[in-house]
Amino acid sequence: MSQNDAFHMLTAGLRVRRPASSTGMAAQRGKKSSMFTLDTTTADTDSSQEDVAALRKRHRIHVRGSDVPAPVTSFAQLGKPAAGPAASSGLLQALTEFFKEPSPIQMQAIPALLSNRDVVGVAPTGSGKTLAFAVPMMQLLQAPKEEGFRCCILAPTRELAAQIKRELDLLNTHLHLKISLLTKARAASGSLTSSKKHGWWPGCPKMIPVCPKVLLKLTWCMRARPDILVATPMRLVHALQHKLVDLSAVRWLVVDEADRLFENGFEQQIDEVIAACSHKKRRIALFSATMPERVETLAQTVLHDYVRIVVGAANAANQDVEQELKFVGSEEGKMTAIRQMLQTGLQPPVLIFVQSKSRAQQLFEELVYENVNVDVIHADRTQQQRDEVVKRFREGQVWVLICTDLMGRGVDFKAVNVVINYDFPPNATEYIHRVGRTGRAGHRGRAVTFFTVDDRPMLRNIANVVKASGSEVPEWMLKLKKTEKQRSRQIERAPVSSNPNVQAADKKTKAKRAQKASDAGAAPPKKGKHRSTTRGSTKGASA
Ligand SMILES: Nc1ncnc2c1ncn2[C@@H]1O[C@H](COP(=O)(O)OP(=O)(O)OP(=O)(O)O)[C@@H](O)[C@H]1O
Repeated sequence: MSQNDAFHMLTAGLRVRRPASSTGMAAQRGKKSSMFTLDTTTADTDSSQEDVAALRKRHRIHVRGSDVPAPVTSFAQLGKPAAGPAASSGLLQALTEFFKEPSPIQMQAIPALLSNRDVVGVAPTGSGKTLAFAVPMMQLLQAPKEEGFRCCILAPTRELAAQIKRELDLLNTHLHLKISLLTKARAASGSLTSSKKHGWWPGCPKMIPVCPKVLLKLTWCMRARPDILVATPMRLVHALQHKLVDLSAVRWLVVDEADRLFENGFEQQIDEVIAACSHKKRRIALFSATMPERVETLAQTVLHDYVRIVVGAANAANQDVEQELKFVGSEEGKMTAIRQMLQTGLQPPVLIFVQSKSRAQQLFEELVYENVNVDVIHADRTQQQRDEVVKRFREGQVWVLICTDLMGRGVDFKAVNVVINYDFPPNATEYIHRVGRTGRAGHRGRAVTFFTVDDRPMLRNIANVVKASGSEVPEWMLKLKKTEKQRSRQIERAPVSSNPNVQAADKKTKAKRAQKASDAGAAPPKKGKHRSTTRGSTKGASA
């Protein structure tokens, strides 16, 4: 199956095809149309409600809300702003260069956002939600303006924020909007007040020293007036509290992984950001692959007359991921199972999820000892280390990446072949996001989830998700007793008890080796023991 065909399946029936030469582009230049409207000269204007309904049905698009605009079936249908064709044609040029045709979430979310509506968009992992908000945002912004941030995009982790910025940069090739990524170095209150530290300000043309005089300098830099801000809530709130950022011009606030950001300790920060986006024409868009009812109910308090879009089944795992639940007996059994998988050949890149930072570090030490080409990422690693690890994994220099749920959401490593849940996911939502790191944009993927007797209370939940997405699970798992909500919450928070099979005597040696490997960019000594994931033994490892 070609990649395009697979993406077609993933995106619920959309046929991806190359645009017919330059037809759209050339034809659109010079045409006039009203500002921020869709050019619906094809199916949409003429089509009846039934045609629109049939189109949505074909692509498994479910909508709720008043006056929901019809889906677009091609990027060429994007409108041309009255102010001039430059922005629109520039965006189209970038789109058709890189993406060809919209996925179902893009088909429906783009016109909804372009008609200035609040939107809740729920679609499977890897189905192109970033573009679903990035395209209309850039279309609406048209060209750089000296007004300050007009669009603000929030993401839960720095890695995801950086990835969104990269995707925006791709679309921005011909638009020249000013896009800023707010990072720790730029916004942490500590670095802003300490004379010892240095930092960057987004949009600032040169490095500026961050010292007590920084406010003045930042004010000067703010004159660069970027159009789009991409940030994590924590950094942004710091910057807001230090009055380094002004969000009063923000018309569009996008919250990616919205369900994550509307709970788990982020609520207050989100509230502060929303309050700071005080423009009376402010619109809000929330996107995620999962949207539990309680979160949507909470989110409704900040939404106005919103359009709700769900592609496929809500809160479901990606059907392009072949999923397996593997009984490993006990904690010790996990290490044995990993060894077996390594010996029988695991095609890299592989992502391994564990429950905590300490577990990640311990497993890293174990696998370095096993001579696996492995690295680890978690919140205790420095920003620089995290960037470096992500870069090396993307480039295929690291074949196995151990991570915590830090990497569970949104991060797009295109060719991840296998996701291993070494530790059982805390709940079905995190399971869906974790396994969604594979099987993206038309690629097939595989996910193996280890479970022990201790994981039994949560097994039924996850087994249901696996079954609903088309993979097989034994009947007995589905018949397990339902775990009470309160008990589930307790289990979610409980740490996994023992270390990943680290023998006390070996501990020191393993830690030493791991440190060495880490210092050397995670390159363990060559032993060539395993077929696929050990350094020097797999040909043509891709990433
Ligand atoms: N229309 C398209 N055609 C082909 N590829 C696309 C299209 N839209 C997006 N992609 C690619 O699909 C991949 C997944 O997109 P994206 O990261 O936006 O997924 P997502 O739905 O946000 O996933 P998650 O829920 O995991 O965050 C990216 O590599 C992106 O470049």
